[in-house]
Amino acid sequence: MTTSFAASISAIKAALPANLQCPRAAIICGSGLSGIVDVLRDVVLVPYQDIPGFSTSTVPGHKSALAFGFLGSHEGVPVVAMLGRFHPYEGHSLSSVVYPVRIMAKLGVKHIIITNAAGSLNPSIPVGTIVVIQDHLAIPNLAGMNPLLGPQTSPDLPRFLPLSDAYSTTLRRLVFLAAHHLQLEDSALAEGTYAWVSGPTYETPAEGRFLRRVGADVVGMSTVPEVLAAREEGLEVMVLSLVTNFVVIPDTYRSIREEVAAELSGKKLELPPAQTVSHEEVLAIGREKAGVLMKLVESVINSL
Ligand SMILES: O=P(O)(O)O[C@@H]1C[C@H](O)[C@@H](CO)O1
Ligand code: HPA
Repeated sequence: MTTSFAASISAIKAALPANLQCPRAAIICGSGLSGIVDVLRDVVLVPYQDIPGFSTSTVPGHKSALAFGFLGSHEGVPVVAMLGRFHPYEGHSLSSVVYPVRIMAKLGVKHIIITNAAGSLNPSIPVGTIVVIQDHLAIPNLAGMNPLLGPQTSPDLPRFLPLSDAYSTTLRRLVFLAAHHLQLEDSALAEGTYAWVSGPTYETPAEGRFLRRVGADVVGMSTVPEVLAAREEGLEVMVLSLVTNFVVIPDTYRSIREEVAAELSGKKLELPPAQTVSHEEVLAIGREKAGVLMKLVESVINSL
C-alpha cells in the first residue's frame, strides 16, 4: 500500500465507529442518485475534502462525501456509498477517478454496485428504464485512455486483466430476483451494453447512430474506469444505468436546402421541433426514479 492509500484509509477510519470500518459492499451514486443516504442506518458522512487523495466533484447532482451505514433488514449489511463521483471531463486524471474504488477495496469491500444516468440508444429501452449492464464498449479505452495504463498498480494485481466476465452474473441474477420480489413490471428492467464516452458534450446524431450500430444500448460519461479498477482489485461488479433521456438520433436530417427552397417558392414545411438533451432533464428523471433504483440496490445488498 502506498503512503497515500494509507493516509486516506487512516483519515476515513478515524471518522468511523468500529462497526462501520469494514464495509462489505460499496455503491457509487450517479447523477442525481445519491438518495441511498436516506435509507442507510447509523450514517456517518466523511466529506471527500477530509480524505487525502480524494478530489471534489464539480457536477450538479453529485455531493462529495462517502456515506457509511447499514443497509437492509435485521442488523443490516455495513456499506459505503460514494455520494458523487469524479468524471475525466471535469479535469480529474483517470487515476483520481478510480482512487475511491481502490480505497473502498482496501477497506474490505467485496461487492460494488455502480449506478449512473445514461442516454438510451435503443428504441426498445425507454426513459425511466433501469438497464442492468452486461457488457461495455469503451471508446476512450480503445483509443489509449485506459485507467490501468502505466506502471502496474501493485505486483499483487493482474497486469493483463480479462474483461469477458467483468459484470457479475451472480449480482445480475440477484437484481432480477429483487425486481420480482418488489413486484416491478417486467419493463422496469432491461439488459444492455453501456458505451463509455468522455463527454462533456452529449452525442451528435451521427455519434449516436455509430454507437447504436456497434452494439451499445445506452451511453454515458462515467462508470467504465470504476469497473476496470474494481475488477483489478478483485471486486464483484454490478452496474445499473438509469435511462434519463433518448440520445437524439433523428430518422432524417432536416434539410436546410429544402427549407430554403420551400420558403422561396412560398410553401411552408411542417418540421418536427428540434430536440436537445440537458443535464437538468437528466437530474429530473433521476429524482423521479431514484427511489426504485435504490430499492433494488437495497434488496440486492440484503441478499448478499
Ligand atoms: O455520473 P453519471 O454518469 O451518472 O452522470 C451522467 C453523465 C454526465 O456526468 C451527466 C450528463 O448529464 O450525467
Ligand atoms: N449521453 C451521455 N451521457 C449521458 C446522457 C447522454 O445522452 N444522458 C445522461 N448521461
